Amino acid sequence: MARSVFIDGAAGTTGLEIRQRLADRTEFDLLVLDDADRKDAAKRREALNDSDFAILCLPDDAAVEAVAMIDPASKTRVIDASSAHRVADGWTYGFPEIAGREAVATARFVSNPGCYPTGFIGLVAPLVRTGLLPHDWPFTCNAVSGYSGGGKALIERFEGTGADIAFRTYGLELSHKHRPEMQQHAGLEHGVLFAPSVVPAFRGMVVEVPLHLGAMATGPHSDALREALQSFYQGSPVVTVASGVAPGELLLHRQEQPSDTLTLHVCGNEGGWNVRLVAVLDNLGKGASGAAVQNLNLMAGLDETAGLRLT
Ligand SMILES: NC(=O)C1=CN([C@@H]2O[C@H](COP(=O)(O)OP(=O)(O)OC[C@H]3O[C@@H](n4cnc5c(N)ncnc54)[C@H](OP(=O)(O)O)[C@@H]3O)[C@@H](O)[C@H]2O)C=CC1
Ligand SMILES: CC(=O)N[C@@H](CCC(=O)OP(=O)(O)O)C(=O)O
Repeated sequence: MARSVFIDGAAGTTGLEIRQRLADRTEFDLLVLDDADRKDAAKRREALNDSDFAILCLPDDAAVEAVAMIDPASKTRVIDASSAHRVADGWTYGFPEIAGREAVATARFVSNPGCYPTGFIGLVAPLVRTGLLPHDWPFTCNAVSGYSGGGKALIERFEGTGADIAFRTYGLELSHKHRPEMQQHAGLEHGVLFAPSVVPAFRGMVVEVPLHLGAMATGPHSDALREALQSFYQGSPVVTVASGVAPGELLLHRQEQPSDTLTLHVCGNEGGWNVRLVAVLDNLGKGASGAAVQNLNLMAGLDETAGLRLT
């Protein structure tokens, strides 16, 4: 029998992409509220409690409100795309490759990772776990995102009348909301120095961690990092670790095709002492909607790749 899935926030950027990925899926009955009802608290409460799965594609405060509407005795299992519950007790971090597929499959409350943290944690967590990178290293993360990462409001700033932004760096107060999950789920002692930015491309992102390996007591070579990542993600249908041949360049195009993949590069210098760890992903794919569908598949006991865009 098909399981019911309510998307709360289905008219937003992430919600629309989840709808597209689930549109042809016979395993699920999709429930969305029409425009007149989508912010009606009573209608939302009813849908939230009547569904097998609720996927929250809302701002943080509305996501917290939605969770409070769910009767603890109801059967509803939740996937929250917002940043409200990513380091909260009682929530499983919805990054199956890192948190474990079984943990996600059996959880009632799953919090989707942020888009930037997906790149950062995907690169760093396995290397800290193996001890190749020290957990108490002062990590830096530089990142560039497409503007859909900021939802409808940022899309309007980049596409609306008179839009002329060529580059936007932000997070200059050094307290971006992604820092807690980056630190916790990568297993780090210290907060990450995080420098995010946005370019006039709709979707896609490049997340980079530069490292002076030669300055570390562990002294790993860049090849060792690549081999460790290749071994960690071996067999993953979603995450690919590129070979040691450095790409001449990595590009973001203004209009990329949607993708639910995560590609990791380890680019080292001649001696292997300097390295740029680079993650390439779609903020709306593995960074949001693709991750939500992957988690939904696991929670429903299905093939984790069903409905994903992996080409
Ligand atoms: N965009 C991305 O790349 C990523 C987004 N996320 C997270 O996913 C969540 C959704 O983001 P995104 O889709 O980009 O944001 P959008 O602003 O594009 O969409 C949010 C949607 O939520 C609706 N909404 C707001 N308040 C309520 C409410 N009280 N009840 C019902 N609906 C409400 C909005 O309505 P209205 O249309 O009227 O404004 C809008 O349709 C956010 O928490 C975001 O941080 C996570 C990873 C990546
Ligand atoms: C470009 C841009 O604005 N990006 C968003 C993050 C997008 C994302 O991962 O969403 P969450 O807010 O749910 O974490 C930002 O920096 O706030």
